[in-house]
Amino acid sequence: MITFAVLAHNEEESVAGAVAEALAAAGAGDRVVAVDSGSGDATAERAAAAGAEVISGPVGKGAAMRLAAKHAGTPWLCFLDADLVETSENIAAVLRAEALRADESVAMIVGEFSDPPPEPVLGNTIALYPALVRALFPEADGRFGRRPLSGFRVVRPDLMADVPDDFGVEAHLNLTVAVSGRPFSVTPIGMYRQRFRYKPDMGLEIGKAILDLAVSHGRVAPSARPAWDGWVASLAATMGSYRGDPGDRDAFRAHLMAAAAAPLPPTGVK
Ligand SMILES: O=c1ccn([C@@H]2O[C@H](COP(=O)(O)OP(=O)(O)O)[C@@H](O)[C@H]2O)c(=O)[nH]1
Ligand SMILES: O=C(O)[C@@H](COP(=O)(O)O)O[C@H]1O[C@H](CO)[C@@H](O)[C@H](O)[C@H]1O
Repeated sequence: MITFAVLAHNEEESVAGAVAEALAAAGAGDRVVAVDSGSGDATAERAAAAGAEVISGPVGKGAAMRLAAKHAGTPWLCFLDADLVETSENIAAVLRAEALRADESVAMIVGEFSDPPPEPVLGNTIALYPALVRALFPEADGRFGRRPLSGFRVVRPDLMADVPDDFGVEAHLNLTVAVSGRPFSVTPIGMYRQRFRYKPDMGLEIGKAILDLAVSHGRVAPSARPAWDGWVASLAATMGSYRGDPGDRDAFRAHLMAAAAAPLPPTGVK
């Protein structure tokens, strides 16, 4: 069956809603856990009151997800973000149905959500992640849908052993599965309105996860790594320094895409 894991860091306002969706989706033999990821608010209490089994975990999304995997004990593990403001469908139910239909060889199912208007400009999603993946992991390029970094995904728990502690976790999972050749799928999960909290380090963490794998897979030479780190840092800084009108989506998107088109360093690999 499936374990639903709601990942929550300081989500006291919305965690109960995410838990309720998971409980409504759960069937016989399923579990609903909430990982309280180092919250300083009433997240744990609200999750417990909503009916989840609460696991106390560290700050760091990847570390919280790894902890959930240790507790899962089911063939499938479904990660759910806790910052739900509004959804058009029960995301947990949609993902559970897809998991039950999946062949046992399938390693991961990524939930592809749409954003309500005005669609936000997701810098990591449209600029940083695709630029690095296109260059270093062509086997993964464009294969994880329009929201490749989606936190809504079902995985085989064995995939979680070596994920990074931070926001690099989804990029790591995508590339690891693509390189392994294990089957995966992408499924639409409807509209998801999230509560945005800009995190300046997210792009650095995503970039590090991708470059760590590129070096370990011999696609970037260790000697070339500092130049790639510099490329990531420059793009992340540009994304964070946008002083235009974020409400002017086209200008913001053009700004990001121009920055992401900066020449990439040599890989140092023949
Ligand atoms: O150290 C952390 C950071 C984030 N999260 C959770 O991971 C999900 C995605 O984080 P966030 O919403 O901040 O990222 P975004 O979706 O805005 O990119 C949310 O449910 C967070 O509460 C977590 O469990 N531990
Ligand atoms: O909503 C999204 O597409 C991004 C938001 O990041 P950006 O606004 O693209 O910088 O957040 C996703 O990426 C994170 C890192 O992989 C995940 O941890 C989030 O759960 C996911 O929402």
